[in-house]
Amino acid sequence: MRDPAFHLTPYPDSMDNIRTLVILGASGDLTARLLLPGLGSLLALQPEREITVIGSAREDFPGPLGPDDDVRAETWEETVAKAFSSVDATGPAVDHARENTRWVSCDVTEAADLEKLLGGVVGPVCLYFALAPAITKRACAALAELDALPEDLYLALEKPVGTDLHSARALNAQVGELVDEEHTFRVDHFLGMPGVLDIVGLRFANRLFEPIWDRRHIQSIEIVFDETLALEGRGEFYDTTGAARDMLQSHLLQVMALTMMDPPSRFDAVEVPANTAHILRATRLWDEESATHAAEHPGITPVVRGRYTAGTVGGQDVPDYAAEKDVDPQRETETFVQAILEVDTWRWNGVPVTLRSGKAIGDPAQHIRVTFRRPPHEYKGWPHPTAPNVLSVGFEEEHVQLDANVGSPFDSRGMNRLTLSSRVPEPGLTAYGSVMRWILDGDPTFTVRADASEEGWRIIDLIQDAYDTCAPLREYPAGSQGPVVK
Ligand SMILES: O=P(O)(O)OC[C@H]1O[C@@H](O)[C@H](O)[C@@H](O)[C@@H]1O
Repeated sequence: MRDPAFHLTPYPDSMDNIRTLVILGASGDLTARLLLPGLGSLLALQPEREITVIGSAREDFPGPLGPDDDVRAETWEETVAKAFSSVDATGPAVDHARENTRWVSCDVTEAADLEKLLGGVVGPVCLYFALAPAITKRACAALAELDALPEDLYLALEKPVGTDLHSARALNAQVGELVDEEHTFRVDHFLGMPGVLDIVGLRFANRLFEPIWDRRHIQSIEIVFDETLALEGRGEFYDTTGAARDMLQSHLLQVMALTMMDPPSRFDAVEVPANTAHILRATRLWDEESATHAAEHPGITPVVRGRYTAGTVGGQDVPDYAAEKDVDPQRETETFVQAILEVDTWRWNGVPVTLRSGKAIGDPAQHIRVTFRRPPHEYKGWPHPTAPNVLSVGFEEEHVQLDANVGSPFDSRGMNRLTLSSRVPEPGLTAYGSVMRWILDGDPTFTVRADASEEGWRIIDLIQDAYDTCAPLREYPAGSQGPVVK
């Protein structure tokens, strides 16, 4: 069981604690739906934290913020209050943040506007870019024009960092001109998901798993995040992105790296990112033509992609993807992708790792599943081969399950299957709450280092190259389990 006091530990008394959080693009959906509730969930657990939040977006922003700055300020204060109460956040830190928040209209692509925004802010300060990659790039260029940057400046970048390897490299170089890597957070909220953090606890706080966490004992790994959600009005973004870039590029590859990394010598922002980057560097597409692979794991199709057609999910009609708003059907954007990868190291060589994510899936699985090899010796006279042990951890549901064999091996019906299963208590922090905690502590241990974000794009390129050669777009009805592959 999780120690319930865990999340109540006071934040470290360090000079790195952020005093001012500036959210750029604060009128958008991400801020109201995820960032502010995440912040609220954190502040409710850390009553001593004092933080000033500045919301900022362009003056001509057409959204709900209203025509003049007074209206914008008022709407912003209401947005903050509503987001905090959506997670029942109360207490002195929540009150302090509400009372001290303010709104500054600013075009982040204009140096003069940024000067106005940042003048007089109290450091350490973090600029959170809740913006599309192209605007983030222009905002970084504008920041570089300023005579001086605030002292103790941190930058937090939402995914996607760039739109391909080339643009990610360019953006990382630009960010590197402004602040050190230790002052950069490439946010991936999947690293804050309770189930993902449970993998860290399971692996490194127990004697049981780590000695068998390698190719000699593990048969395969599956990291799956299917969703019932379809496009949800995000056609413009999604149609030029697709499932591989949206879900595998950072999220599932990062989770894979954390699940498979060598044990770090310290849990800090030097060791953890070094070990996860090591895994990503060694990752390649599964080679189904290798003789050893074909013998041990026959019939693997390394890449499968699909796109949903009209159907029903949870009783709701979902239109054909091609008929969704802001979508160009000729683009062949995939809403489902499955890629089998291999991490080519001594520890992992020959173990197939399945990453999968699909939209409009009827019965969605969301888990990290490790299937162990069978026992090394089959006994004569035992009527059935023993089933493998399986460890499964739910992403958001916080469900940890271990399947084992028990009972009499001589029973003609086969052995009994014992399922050790537990629901881990609610942690109190949302995934974005953990992200906020790391940012406000100035601790980038669980963010994506520049080289890791670039390796992610390299791997996506491998997957997308396979689209053209051996993974035709398959259709699947919304509400099904995705394309059927023979
Ligand atoms: O379940 P969560 O936390 O919303 O995460 C899943 C989402 O993660 C986002 O990063 C993707 O852009 C979405 O397409 C996806 O639905």
